[in-house]
Amino acid sequence: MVMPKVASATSMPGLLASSFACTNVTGDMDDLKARAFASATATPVNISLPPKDGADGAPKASEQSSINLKAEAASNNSGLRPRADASGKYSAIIEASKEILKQNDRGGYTIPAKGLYPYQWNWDSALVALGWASLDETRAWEELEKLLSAQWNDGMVPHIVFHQPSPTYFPGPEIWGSVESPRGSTGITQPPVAAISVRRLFESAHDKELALKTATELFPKLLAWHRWFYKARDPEGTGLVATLHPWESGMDNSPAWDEALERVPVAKLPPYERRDLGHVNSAMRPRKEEYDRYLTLVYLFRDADYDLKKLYNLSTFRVTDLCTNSILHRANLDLQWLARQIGRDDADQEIATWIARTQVAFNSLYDPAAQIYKCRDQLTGQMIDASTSAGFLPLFARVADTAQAAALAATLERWLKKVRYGVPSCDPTDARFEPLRYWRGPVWAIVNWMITDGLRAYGYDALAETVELHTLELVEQHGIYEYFDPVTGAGAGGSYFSWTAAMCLAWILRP
Ligand SMILES: O=C(O)[C@@H](CO)O[C@H]1O[C@H](CO)[C@@H](O)[C@H](O)[C@@H]1O
Repeated sequence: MVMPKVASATSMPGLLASSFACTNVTGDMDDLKARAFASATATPVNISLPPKDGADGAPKASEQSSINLKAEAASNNSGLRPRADASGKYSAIIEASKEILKQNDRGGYTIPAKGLYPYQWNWDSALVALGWASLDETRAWEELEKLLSAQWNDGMVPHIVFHQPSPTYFPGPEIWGSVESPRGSTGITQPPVAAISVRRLFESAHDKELALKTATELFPKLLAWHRWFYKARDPEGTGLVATLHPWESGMDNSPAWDEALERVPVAKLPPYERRDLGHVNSAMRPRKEEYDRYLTLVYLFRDADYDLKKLYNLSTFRVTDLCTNSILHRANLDLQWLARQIGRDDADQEIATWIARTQVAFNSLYDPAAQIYKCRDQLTGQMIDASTSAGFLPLFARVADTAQAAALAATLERWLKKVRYGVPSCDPTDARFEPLRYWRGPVWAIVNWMITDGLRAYGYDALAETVELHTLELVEQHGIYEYFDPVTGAGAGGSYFSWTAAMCLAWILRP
């Protein structure tokens, strides 16, 4: 096996180098502390329901609508066919997942997790809608309507919508200083999952009238958002859009961003206090050096009034992200499908042009030697030397040809032999792999859901089944966490996590 080039402490100067380069192989102090923390906090074998009373901004038990979970698990009002639950094998997961969505419901939108993430996040909401579909179709549509109601005039749909104030998250509305959305929002976006969810809800809808009405209303907003991507992030018409902030990628501290982020010169920042570290062990979160740069970019964009042309030209971080581009391409396929269902033939041709261009452009991101797709740094023009779980997402996008798909399946099989649970977010043989640190190693249910969808589309059903069963086992054994250690299975990050719950429902109750 060819070892990828590693960002070692000696190849990166100064303090930053030592903080970006990790030493999971020997196990540094951070890593050991995090493992001890994870095993102390992991929920033991029986999956638990979230506590109903909550500090943390959670609604009081008395404010919750009365819930008869057993009855709901039995009468599935969306009509989705229970997949493997005839034996009741997954009834505890179903029950807990539904309860999590209800407890994280803030009225038309779902927060990802109490305390840690108290607002509406973009791709979280789009994926969570798929979970809501198994409880309440109307509520599933509302999730998407609420997200798209925050759309900016230029078409962008922001990465966070600040519906109500919260002291538990930083940086909040006062730092972003954007007034475009009625309730305030960030000034960047996230991977555009929404059109994919609209198609799925539309296809599985029982209430066809509601589905047609809502999809027809949402369609122009989705089209405007996709147009924004090409105007704002691909002004040269390459077929691949740029990502200007690691938060836009959704895979915030991916090793793929290390070198590009290291080149962002840190501004003189006002003093700040990270609230995430009050909720989660610091060894499971991005490092300070990364946060300083995240904030530097936020202030840079704010000072440019979030003007889309200025941002593209002045951002000191600009990459071609596989996750965003795979999701955008898949979303275009689904948007085109929707255009045909609702009689928007006028949009069909425009979307077809995007699809054709991207289909070809994706080949420039395939690394035949590594047998995986890679991101590109747009400021250096170089392919980024990091194999991450995003490298499998071209399967979800359907842009891989059959030989590329076979190579990806083989790569995935090699990765699975190195860890107990797949899919790790970074190649487990890479020295940058850290099994508990957020997007640098842990398993994420949402990524697994997209990878399994892609594997099945290319006929790798058995491999898809393995990844799906790994995820359900993780949840069953450890709880519905934000992410999981691929080596030990320990749950990490936030607990009672909405999109993990939603993916379980989407898998177990899939139509
Ligand atoms: O760490 C954070 O504060 C936020 C910033 O957007 O990102 C994480 O959390 C968000 C909420 O779950 C996700 O959408 C992102 O992909 C990421 O996992």
